Amino acid sequence: MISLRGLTKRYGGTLAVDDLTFDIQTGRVTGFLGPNGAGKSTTMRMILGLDHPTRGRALIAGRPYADLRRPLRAVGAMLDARAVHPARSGRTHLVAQARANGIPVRRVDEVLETVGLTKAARRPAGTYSLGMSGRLGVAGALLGDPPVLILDEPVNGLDPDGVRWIRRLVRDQAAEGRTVFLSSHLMSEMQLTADHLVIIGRGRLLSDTSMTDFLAAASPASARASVPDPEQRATLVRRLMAIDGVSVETSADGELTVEGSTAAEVGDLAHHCGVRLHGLSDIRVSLEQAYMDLTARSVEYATGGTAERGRQ
Ligand SMILES: Nc1ncnc2c1ncn2[C@@H]1O[C@H](COP(=O)(O)OP(=O)(O)OP(=O)(O)O)[C@@H](O)[C@H]1O
Repeated sequence: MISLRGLTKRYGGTLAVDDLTFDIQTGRVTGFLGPNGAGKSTTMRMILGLDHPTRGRALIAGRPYADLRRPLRAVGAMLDARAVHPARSGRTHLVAQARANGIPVRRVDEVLETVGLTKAARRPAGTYSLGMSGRLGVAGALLGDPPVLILDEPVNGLDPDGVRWIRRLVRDQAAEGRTVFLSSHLMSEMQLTADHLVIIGRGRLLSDTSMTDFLAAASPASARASVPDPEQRATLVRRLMAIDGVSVETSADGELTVEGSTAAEVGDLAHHCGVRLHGLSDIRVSLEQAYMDLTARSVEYATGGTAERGRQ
C-alpha cells in the first residue's frame, strides 16, 4: 500500500501539490487523473523520493522510499520512458539496474521477453521508438518483481496492440495482489483498466472513489430500450410520461431513450403493462464525460468549450 498524508510541494510561487491525503490499496489498479499541470508527476516523484515534499509524507508499505533497503524489489516505477542513456542497449541498461539491486541477470532476459523487446534488446536505446522506450521502462519497473508498481503514462506512444498489452499486464499484476498506480490522459483506456480513481486538479484532491461509484454518481437515472410492437410502444411511452420527472424520446427505429428512470424501473413497468422489450439497459456516462464535468473548474490549460465551462 502507498499512503500519502498532507503531501505538499511548492516550487517558488507554484503550489504544485496541495495537501494530498489518500491511500493506494493493494490488489487493484488505481488510475491517477488530472489535467495538465495538476501535479500528478510531482506526486509520483515525491512517492519515489525524487522530490522532497515541502510538507507531509508519502510512504510505501509504511516506509519513506529513502528507507527501502532494496528499492527495486519494493517498488517498480516508470516516470520518464526516455530517461535512458541513448548509446546503451536496452539490455545493458537493465543489467546495470539489476546489478545495483542484487537482482540476478537472468531476470533481465525474462522481463525483456515479457515486454516484447527480446529482439531489440541489444540495440542502442536511442534508436527505440517512443513505444519501445515505454516497453523498456516497464521492463525496468518489473525487474525486481515488486509488490508496488507506479507508471506515469505507460500507454504513451504504444500502438493498439501495446495498449491492450499494458492493460492486461497491469490487471494481472493487481490480480496477483500488487499495488498498481498509473496515470494516463486516455480516458477510454483508463475506464477499461482501473478499478479505482484518484483525481486531482491544481494539486488538490478532487475525488478518491471506485470507478463504478464515480460513473454511477455522474450518470443521472436514464435507460434505453426497444419496443418492437408499435401499440405496446405507445402504451409504454404514455405510462412513462405520466411519471413525474420522466421524459421519453423515441427514435425513428422505435428505440426509447428514457430520462429520469432506471432500466430496472422501465423493465418493471413494461412487465406490469404486458409490454415486450428488447435491449433494455441503463445509460451510463463515459469516464471521459464524468471526468470533464468534475475537472471543468480546475483546468489550468484549457481550450475552447472546456475553458468556458470552467468559468461558469
Ligand atoms: N521542477 C519544477 N520546477 C518548477 N515548477 C515545476 C517543476 N515541476 C513541476 N512544476 C510545476 O508544478 C505543477 C505540476 O506539474 P506536474 O508535472 O506534476 O503536473 P502533471 O499533472 O504531471 O501534468 P501533465 O499531465 O502535463 O504531465 C505545474 O504547474 C508545473 O509547471
